[in-house]
Amino acid sequence: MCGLRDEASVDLAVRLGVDAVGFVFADSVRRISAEEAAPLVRRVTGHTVAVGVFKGSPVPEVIEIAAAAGLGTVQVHDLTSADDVTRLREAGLGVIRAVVAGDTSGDFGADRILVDGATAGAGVPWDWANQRRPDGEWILAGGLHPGNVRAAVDATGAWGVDVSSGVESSRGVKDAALIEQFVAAVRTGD
Ligand SMILES: O=C(O)c1ccccc1N[C@@H]1O[C@H](COP(=O)(O)O)[C@@H](O)[C@H]1O
Repeated sequence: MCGLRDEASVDLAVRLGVDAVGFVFADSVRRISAEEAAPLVRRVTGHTVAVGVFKGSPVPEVIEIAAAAGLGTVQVHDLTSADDVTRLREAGLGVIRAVVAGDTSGDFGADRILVDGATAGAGVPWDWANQRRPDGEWILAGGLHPGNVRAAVDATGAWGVDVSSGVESSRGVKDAALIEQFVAAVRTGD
């Protein structure tokens, strides 16, 4: 569940037991500062993991922001080498490598790979059924919403899913009912 910026949405996601909540530090309507994120990150408890989402930040900046916000895991959309992943790991961070659908360069040694559409956070689906997909446990993202997520998982066999736009009432504004519907849809058939 990505792009959270308010206490109520964080608390709801944690209560629902989602695996991860994402805080966006990339150029986005959902962007927050490390100072704004830190108190939200402290509300993330139990099984749920807080993830910092980055695009356009050099590795040292990712490490600095993650430390300032109190994050132990980062999702990075523009890692260019396995060396980048090594540097993040050496800083003690879990790493999710986000790639655009069709990219076959692999995970670079990251903990997980996330496959997204061409424009991250735009709410636009990619051709899940026909594009080449990674082997192993991977995360599907891009244009998911309560009405399509179950079919997308069934069509792709994705291990996990990530959503931002599809649980918003307007751009950047999370909607509690949509969050609940999304989680329920994912769990249908589990
Ligand atoms: O959510 C954003 O604004 C964002 C900005 C920059 C990089 C990643 C971002 N979010 C990630 O984008 C995908 C898909 O989002 P959507 O559901 O299609 O809106 C997801 O992995 C988010 O974590």
